[in-house]
Amino acid sequence: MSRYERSRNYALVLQNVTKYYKNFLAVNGLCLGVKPYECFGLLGMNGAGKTTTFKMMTGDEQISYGKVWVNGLDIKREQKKVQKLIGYCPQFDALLDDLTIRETLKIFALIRGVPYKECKSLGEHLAHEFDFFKHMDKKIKELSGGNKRKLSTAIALVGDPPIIYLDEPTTGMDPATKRFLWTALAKLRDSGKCIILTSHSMEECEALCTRLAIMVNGNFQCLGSTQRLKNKFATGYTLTIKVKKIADHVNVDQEIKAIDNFIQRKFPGAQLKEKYQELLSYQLTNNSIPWSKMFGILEKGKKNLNIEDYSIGQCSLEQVFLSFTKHQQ
Ligand SMILES: Nc1ncnc2c1ncn2[C@@H]1O[C@H](COP(=O)(O)OP(=O)(O)OP(=O)(O)O)[C@@H](O)[C@H]1O
Repeated sequence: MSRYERSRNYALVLQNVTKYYKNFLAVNGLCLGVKPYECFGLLGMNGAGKTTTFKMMTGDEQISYGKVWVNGLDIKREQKKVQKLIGYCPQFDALLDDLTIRETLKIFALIRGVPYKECKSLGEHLAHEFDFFKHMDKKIKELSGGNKRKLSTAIALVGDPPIIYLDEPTTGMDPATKRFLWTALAKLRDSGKCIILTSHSMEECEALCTRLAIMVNGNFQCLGSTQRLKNKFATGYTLTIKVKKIADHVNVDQEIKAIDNFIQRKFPGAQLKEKYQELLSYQLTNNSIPWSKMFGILEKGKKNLNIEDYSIGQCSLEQVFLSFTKHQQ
């Protein structure tokens, strides 16, 4: 691919990016292209190599082999120019405890070359966008963990960079704040920014990512849209059965056994994944049975057995993730 094409089509290109810490291979030959209007998710268990990959994409960590281009610029050769194009929210908040939010935003704005007279309005704009305006004059040490993450995410946007790296931005946020941040990030993505995100939340990746990759031991195990990964790797369906409350004198285990026998007979290959109190969760591996037939079978089961209720759904991204990451060392 020519430099012209790289810069024209892709905001970020990784070519065979590899990292050794002494003899330890932390990241192994990653290849990736991400365009504007995309939010790309990097998923993986602890130690998979996500932060190391981020650090190589910012130029903070030397790349052992391979290349990274940002808007067509080689990160090794033109690091200063590249860093101007990137906004970075690190995994751990890099904030100074005794400064207020207002002062923090102003300092970052000045560092990023925002004209002095525009710093105040930019800070206030970001504080409104990320919903921490009422804390503007509080010191960092007085903020909750969630508000610090919101501030760190806002700092990544100072100077309007076209490429934004977010390393676990919603860690420590309550569900409502998380959703607020997702809405703000989706708006950014749709305004043309290229966002690269790491997260341990499948829900977050489903909400935000146009594509994602699952990383195991420094390698990409799979890459694609959430729907594509689910279609390709999440075989079959999940079936959850709620067993009816049974009178004390009846043997519950026998009733559950009868339900299990019925499921095994009707859905050969069904795997009982979880048994928790009155809930049974199965993975149905045969995805050639039509939905109508599955519902027909289960309605019959409901009439004849102690089934209170049931639900069938497509396998989740979490199951895809777990199936890949079980080999992480
Ligand atoms: N400076 C370093 N020196 C030696 N080994 C390192 C260094 N930094 C990271 N590693 C190792 O490289 C591997 C990848 O670490 P990395 O922090 O990139 O993982 P991660 O996917 O970001 O994990 P987490 O989800 O916990 O943040 C780990 O085995 C880690 O111990």
